[in-house]
Amino acid sequence: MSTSSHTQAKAKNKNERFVYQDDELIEKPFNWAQLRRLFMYMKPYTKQLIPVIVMMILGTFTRLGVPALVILAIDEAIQPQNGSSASVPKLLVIAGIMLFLYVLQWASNTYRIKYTNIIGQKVIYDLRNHLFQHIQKLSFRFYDKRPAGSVLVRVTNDVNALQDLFTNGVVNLLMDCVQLFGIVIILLVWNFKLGLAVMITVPIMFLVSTSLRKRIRFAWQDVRMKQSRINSHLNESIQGMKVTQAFVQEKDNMGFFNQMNTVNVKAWNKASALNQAFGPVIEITAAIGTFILFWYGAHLIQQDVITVGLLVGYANYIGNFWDPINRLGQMYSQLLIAMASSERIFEFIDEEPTVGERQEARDLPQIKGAVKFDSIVFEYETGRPALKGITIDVKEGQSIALVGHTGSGKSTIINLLCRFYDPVQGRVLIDGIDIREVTIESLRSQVGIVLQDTFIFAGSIRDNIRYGRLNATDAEIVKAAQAVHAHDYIMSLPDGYDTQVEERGNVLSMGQRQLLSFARALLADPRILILDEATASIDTETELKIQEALKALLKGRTSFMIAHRLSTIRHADEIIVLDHGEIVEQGNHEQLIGKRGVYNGLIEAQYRFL
Ligand SMILES: Nc1ncnc2c1ncn2[C@@H]1O[C@H](COP(=O)(O)OP(=O)(O)OP(=O)(O)O)[C@@H](O)[C@H]1O
Repeated sequence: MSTSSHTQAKAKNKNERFVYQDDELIEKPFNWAQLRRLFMYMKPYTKQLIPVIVMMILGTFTRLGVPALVILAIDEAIQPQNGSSASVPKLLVIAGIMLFLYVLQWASNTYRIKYTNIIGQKVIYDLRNHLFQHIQKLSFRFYDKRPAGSVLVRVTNDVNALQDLFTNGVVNLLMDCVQLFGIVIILLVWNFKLGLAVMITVPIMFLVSTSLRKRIRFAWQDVRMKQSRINSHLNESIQGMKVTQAFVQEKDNMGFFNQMNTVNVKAWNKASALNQAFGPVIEITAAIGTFILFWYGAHLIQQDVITVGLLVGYANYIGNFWDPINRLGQMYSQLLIAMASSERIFEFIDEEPTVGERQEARDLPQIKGAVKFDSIVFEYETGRPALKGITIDVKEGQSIALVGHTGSGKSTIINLLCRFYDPVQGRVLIDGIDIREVTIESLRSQVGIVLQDTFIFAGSIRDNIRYGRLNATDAEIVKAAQAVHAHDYIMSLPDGYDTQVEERGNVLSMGQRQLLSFARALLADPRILILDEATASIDTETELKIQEALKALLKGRTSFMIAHRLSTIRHADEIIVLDHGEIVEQGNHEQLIGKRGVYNGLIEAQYRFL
């Protein structure tokens, strides 16, 4: 399986369904600059890191000291080199020191592990917060290009992938390096030839383990990729479950899922088999090393070059050798994965919002409600204009209806008014002020919007209405709900205003969700109100009921209404008819009917349809 980034996973099936982008990319060459940038997140914790590093050094030295004491015990206490008999008091002293070293080692390790975990978690917390804070500022253009899932993966999986690195990876890496370095020095200094002989297997083992690790790494990446495809498919299937069931596609869907699942199991088995091969490789090399040590060591003892104690000490050191080597290999794999994740995180962090705020931006004063679209040209994609020179002059308190065929540019006009995008040419003015000159917060907080797809957050109905104005009292919430005729149905729910609703508001009907968003907008009490397709999914009876509420809602405000049901906009002060990004007609209902043009055509088409 190729690990090249963002490869398209080609589903080999007749109609190329379920082709998912492999976002799970996986490792990148080592990059110092990026690693440095990543470690900058540790900078605020430098002070806390110092004792951790001291503990790490202490732990390593106490570990290295134990085999030296073993040598001493054998050569000085059990079988003294000067020919005297074994000395129990000496042995007890050495054993006492050894015990002390073990206690020290235990204490320093406990401290180190505890605090590296704490620091690591803090770093991850900061990184995740930074990333989330940043992506909240990014403009619609950014989200247009990316499915929500891929943004989610970066905030969760990619940040999690760095967790190991920060919690113990870095400190372990340092510790292993110091330990290895210490052992090599000791082995070579005490007896150069024996030291060299026992380490002869190290490069061989390093080579074998590196190549095996690489294969294991790739195999696990393959598993992750397969699992990510299953996740994408699951996500799509669950979201589209109603369509699947309505079109009786369950069998077909199961076939695809089964195929993906089988491939995943195979990949897992392969990775797991490779993993299991790793242990024996280490054990065999360790055994060969030990064999060389005893074979050559015995030879040196016979020649009186080394003592028995030294041989045992060497055996001890060599036993401590394989673990760090093994861990360094693992650490390297971890680093490569971290490189890929951090690259993806930094790609988002480096993304600048396309709708920026000028440095000298001031707060928009209390809006009166006059709006002017001044010769607006806008395109989502270069060369494909969505608006081609739109000029609309709206007076304070006027109600404007935007109509036109699908894709004619109605929502785009609204998007520009809220500054979700900036026009390519022209200006949007509120009370004569170019909205690019004011802070985004002061603009959006004064423009209320009821979107086509009402978003319901997980929480109570009351909280969902309160989203319009966080400091609203319970009484104000009820009043707003009553005004838009949402109160009665809310009271009929099991827990009234405290009824818990889930993300996307599944327990509520479309109409109920819209009424809720009306209440939310009313509570916010904005001077400019936008209703995007607000009544599209409300049945005729409910529609009549809320016509009155709408009147109350719109009273005294400048409003922009996009409605496919033309009956709802009949009373608008001005109806603007769009076609392919241009205004083709403008006037009130009677005037436009009189023209017998596009608007009249739309009305006739709707009645014919009904
Ligand atoms: N995020 C986007 N990226 C690229 N093109 C877009 C995007 N949103 C809209 N468009 C294109 O811009 C044009 C105007 O779209 P817009 O959503 O304003 O139309 P609309 O009149 O509101 O349509 P509808 O009534 O279906 O909601 C369309 O051609 C559409 O394909």
